[in-house]
Amino acid sequence: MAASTSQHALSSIKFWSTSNFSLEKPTCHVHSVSVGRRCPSARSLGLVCASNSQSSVVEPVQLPGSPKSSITPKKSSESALILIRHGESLWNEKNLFTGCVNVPLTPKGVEEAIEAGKRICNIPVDVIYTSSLIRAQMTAMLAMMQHRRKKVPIIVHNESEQAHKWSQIYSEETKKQSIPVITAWQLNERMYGELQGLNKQETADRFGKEQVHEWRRSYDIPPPNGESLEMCAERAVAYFKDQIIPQLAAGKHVMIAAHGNSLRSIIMHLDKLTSQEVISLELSTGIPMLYIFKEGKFIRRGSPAGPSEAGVYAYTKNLAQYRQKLDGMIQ
Ligand SMILES: O=C(O)[C@@H](CO)OP(=O)(O)O
Repeated sequence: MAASTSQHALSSIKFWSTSNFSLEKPTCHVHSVSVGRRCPSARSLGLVCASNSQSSVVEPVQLPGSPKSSITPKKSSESALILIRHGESLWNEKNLFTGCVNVPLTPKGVEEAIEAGKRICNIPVDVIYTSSLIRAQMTAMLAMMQHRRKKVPIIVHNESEQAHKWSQIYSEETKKQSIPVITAWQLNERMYGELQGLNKQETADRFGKEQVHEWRRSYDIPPPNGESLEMCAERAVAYFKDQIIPQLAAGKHVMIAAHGNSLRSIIMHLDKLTSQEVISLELSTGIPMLYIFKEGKFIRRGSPAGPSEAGVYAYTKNLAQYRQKLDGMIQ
């Protein structure tokens, strides 16, 4: 599989605009993820109120990796990290193993993405990461169409020098009204090898339920000629650490639209799940999950259930202020 966006190319991308917020004390909120033995308590999923500085637009910064990177970790900043598994795809609907096959969303998947966007429409987003697969990209775009800030998500094309040059934006004001969307094959779904395109039920009938469950949910047993979750985690988590954490550390609010297994491996890393615990982690399509990144740690904040849900805006004072600002802009 070829990398659609090299890390070298990414290092030259410039970003614009951000906002910060903070958190203090927990209240309650429910998470959308189900994980077997290690289901977090309502307390640990608590939402928070806080006091801190206003959202602000900042000068463009460079992505990490660049020798002249201007990303400097902000000691006291808190950033939002939204994870969304793509909406239902045409092969989810047909119950086919999909992996890295590039199939689009169904109308239901489109609806799920729109619904996900409504849930996060008041949460700041400065940069979006998606896999190189259309179902994740559609989900990111459709979700952002619902955002009240109305910035334009723009896919960054750095696959060649010409693509980079031909997609330049020459207005600082237009850049400010844009959100870069970075596509990375490392966030792709786990490559399902020779199961890709097979019907899940028929495969279970043929090879046995246990065997298929082992291929689908064990940590380190790959399907025939495919990737195990461990192999998928190796590239997805490495990308997350190298490319995404520096953005969060710089105070950027990040959304990742990706896949069941690439997100399971990232959640495994964020929530420090063991390889035993991750096998019972299941993610629903089109459900956004929020984490707060603070002082180098990730705090799980569950899934915003709706845009006007009071608890969502109690995550942090700055988040509430961001929403107020949006209210003011929209009136
Ligand atoms: O087919 C796939 O690519 C994945 C996600 O839909 O399936 P599974 O549920 O087995 O991880």
